[in-house]
Parts: sequence; structure tokens; C-alpha cells
Amino acid sequence: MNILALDLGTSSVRGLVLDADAEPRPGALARRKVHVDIGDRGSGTLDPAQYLACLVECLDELAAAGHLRDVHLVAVSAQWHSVVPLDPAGAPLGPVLTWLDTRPAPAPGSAGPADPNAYHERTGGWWHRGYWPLRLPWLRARCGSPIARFVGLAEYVLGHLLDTAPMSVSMASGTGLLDLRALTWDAEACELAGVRPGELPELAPTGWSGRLRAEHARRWPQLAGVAWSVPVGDGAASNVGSGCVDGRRAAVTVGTSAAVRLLHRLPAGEPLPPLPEELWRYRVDHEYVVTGAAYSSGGNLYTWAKRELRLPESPELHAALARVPPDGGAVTADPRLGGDRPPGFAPAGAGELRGLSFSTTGVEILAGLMAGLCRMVADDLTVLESTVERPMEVVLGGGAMAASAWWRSAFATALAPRPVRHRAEPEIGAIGAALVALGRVPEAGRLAMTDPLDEGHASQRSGAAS
Ligand SMILES: Nc1ncnc2c1ncn2[C@@H]1O[C@H](COP(=O)(O)OP(=O)(O)O)[C@@H](O)[C@H]1O
Ligand SMILES: O=C(O)[C@H](O)[C@@H](O)[C@H](O)[C@H](O)COP(=O)(O)O
Repeated sequence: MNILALDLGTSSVRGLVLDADAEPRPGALARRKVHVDIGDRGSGTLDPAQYLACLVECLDELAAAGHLRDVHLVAVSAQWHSVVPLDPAGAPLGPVLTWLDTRPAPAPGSAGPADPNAYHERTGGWWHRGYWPLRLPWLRARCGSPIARFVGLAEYVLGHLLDTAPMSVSMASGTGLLDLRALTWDAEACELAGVRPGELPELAPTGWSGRLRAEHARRWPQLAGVAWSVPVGDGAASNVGSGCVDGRRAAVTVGTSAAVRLLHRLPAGEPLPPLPEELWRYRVDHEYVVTGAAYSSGGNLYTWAKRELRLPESPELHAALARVPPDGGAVTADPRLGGDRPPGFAPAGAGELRGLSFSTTGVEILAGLMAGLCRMVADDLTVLESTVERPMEVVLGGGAMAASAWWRSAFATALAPRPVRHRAEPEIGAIGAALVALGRVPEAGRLAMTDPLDEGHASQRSGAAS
């Protein structure tokens, strides 16, 4: 039995085929880069039609190479927090607002939740520009035509491919509108959003699965009749794919953005444990929750530096980085180029560089930015540890961690004395979504192979590029 796992990421869309233990089948990976439109006023949007076209191309490529044979299940990992307004016919009335978009602001006179602490505990989010209660009124005020309903990127894409595409509790928790205990839309959050239940996606019940629409089943006959499981938020999926599924191991994931998180079992209906004011909490599924902090910067720091600084190509880049100490060296940086993620309010453009001299190189600037992110993660990891009252082991994962040995060593230095391991397989989101779909979350710690990391030394392991 094979599993087709899709990752609806920010920088790219991927489709890969896994075996029954969620191990990637060699060579069975299709990837298309997607373009996030980032403007200087804090916009961060994706074109919904182009995004869907990229996913279709990935499926065509896998089908043409014969990789869709023996697929019995489709699992999906998808970026959290996105929203796209639709007209009555289901056509987008604008681009997809992503997690990177910092423009939404409260409508004049809106006061926010009655009891912000209770609201935070219940929904796991805050009344903040990153979540739908603030995003929806802002979108309505800007949209020229009446909005019939709102969906996330995952529901938009799957709505085109499948017979039905309800929203999973995992994706719903990323909107900031879900009551994490009752697993229903939160009445106060909906009131703040000015939204009626009919304008939101239906919530998928436990055990829901979808099927390809007839026209797509004709295009990919090997997927006809195959069950599609509900999408899992990429943060939740990445923890599972990193093997971080209990209070002993935290995952630090660096893809386009970055996050540090801890997963634990909390079946629907059970009382929610206290949530520190700095951290969010979302659902993995009806059984598990994930608690953590996220950052607008991650691998996008590298993308920016490659574009704007005169960086050498690999392997010279690796060699130059290896000469910079893993604490970041002389350049200290605030890496918040894209502003704060919730709960912070720093606008896009909050990044800073200090300690520059006439001999500072582009590589040192990149190292300073990467080390700046490591320090932010270390601070939040300490808060996360306070919820379990013991130090944790850390597993580094994601595309940027797989690519950069120097960044891994910088994390090991910033997070010391905690043991730091690395999950070398970059596709942890897709793998994690497959394990969730298979109901094998408890086994993920055993199935996800990790390597120890030598502190303080940038080593050339796992095909590291820099
Ligand atoms: N050598 C490198 N050093 C640091 N970051 C890198 C390197 N190579 C690639 N990256 C970053 O890794 C990110 C891609 O990781 P990935 O997990 O695929 O992201 P996503 O899931 O968000 O699409 C990109 O932002 C890219 O710039
Ligand atoms: O836990 C997480 O990872 C974050 O809460 C999540 O919001 C993430 O930042 C975005 O979904 C984008 O993820 P990528 O940067 O991997 O595309």
C-alpha cells in the first residue's frame, strides 16, 4: 500500500509517494515553486488559481512517472491561517491572504474580546491580525463586491478536486475561530469576525474522507475512489513527522517560516490545560493538540540574502559560514523582516542589523540573521518547557534545516545544554500528515529517524549545502 502525501507549503507545493510506514518512495516526489507576492506595506498573498495549477502539475508529473500506482490513501499537510473570500459561485474575490500578511487592522471602534485571557485559552489564538476574527472584517471592508463565504487555501484547493471539502479541526484551529475543547466555531470569535456559520466552511466530522470529483478521477484514474483524509495544519504535521509527539521532545521547524512546538494528547471535550500568554495552541486532530510559537522569518532570510547580498554559491558559502562562530559572530540582528507573528505587533520592516564594519561580509550578515532567529526560538522554548516542568530534547527539521549545517550548529549552540537532534528527511510535513491520517501518531517517535548533532561545529552531513 502506498500513500500520496501533499504539502501545501508557502514557497512550494509538493506531492510525494510514501510506503505503508510513511517512508518516502525513492524518486517519487514532484515539486512546484509558488510565488508569494510580498509588498512593502506588509502584504503577503498567493494567487489561488496559480497555486491550484501547481498542485495539478505535481499530480500530473507523479501520474506520468507511474508513481500513483497502488496509492490507497491521500494525506495533506497545509499552511495554517490563510483565507480567501469567495463569491456565491465559489470564485475568489481576491488573492489568498497568507500568514505573512500583516496589513489587517481592527475596524475603528472594535474593542476585541470581553476577557482576552479566557478567549486565548479557549481558541488558542489572540484577537490579532494573524487570525480570522480580525482578518474577515478587514477583507469585507476592502472588497468591492459582497463576500458569500470564506475558506482557507486548503479548502479552496481541495474544493476544486474533491466531491466535498469541509475544514478539518486542525485547519479550523489555525483560523483562531475554533473552540479547541468543544470543536465548534467559537461564538465570541465569530461575533468579532462578523461572520455567520453559513459563511464559514463546514467542519469535518471525525472519520471524514473525500473522493476525487469525476472529471479529476478521469485525469488520474489511479486515484479514482481513493480516500483523501482531512488536511493537517503544517505545524502539527511537522511535529509528528519530526517524531515529537509527547512532552519530552520539542520540534524546531524551519521552512519558509519557523516555529517551535510541543504536541500532547488532549481528546475533544477534555479540559484545556493552562496556556502561557506568549504561546498559541492549535489542534492536530480530534485527539491531539500542539502548543508553540511561530516566527515570520525562517528560510525566507536565506532567500532574501541570496537575492540582495553578494553571497558565494555552495560549497564556498558553506566554507565561509563555517568560519563564522555558531553564535552568529560580530553581526547581531533582529530577523523580523516580515514583522511579528501573533501575539507580537511589530510591523513588517522590523528587521535590524548591528555591529557592521567596513569588513563585514554578506555571509556574516546572513549568519547574524540566522543566529537572531535561534535566540528567539531559545526564549520561547524556555516558556514551552515551563508547561512540562522539565528540559526537553529538541529535534530540528524542515527544508532550511536539511539544507544548512551552519544553521543547525547555531541552533545547537543557542539551545544548549539541551540535547539537539536533526531529522534529515526534509519532507516532515507530508510524512507527519500521513502518520496522522493512518492514526499512527503515538508511533511517530519510533518511526521518525533522527541523528544527534555535534554542538558548535558546522558539519557536512546529510548532503548539507551550507
Ligand atoms: N542553504 C540554505 N540555508 C538556509 N536556508 C535555506 C537553504 N536552502 C534553502 N533554504 C530555505 O529553505 C526554505 C524551504 O524549506 P521548505 O521546508 O521546503 O519550506 P516550505 O514548506 O515553507 O515551502 C526556503 O525558504 C529556502 O530559502
Ligand atoms: O507551527 C507553525 O509552523 C506555524 O504556526 C505555522 O503558522 C506556519 O508558520 C505557517 O503555516 C507557514 O509554514 P511554512 O513556513 O512551513 O510554509
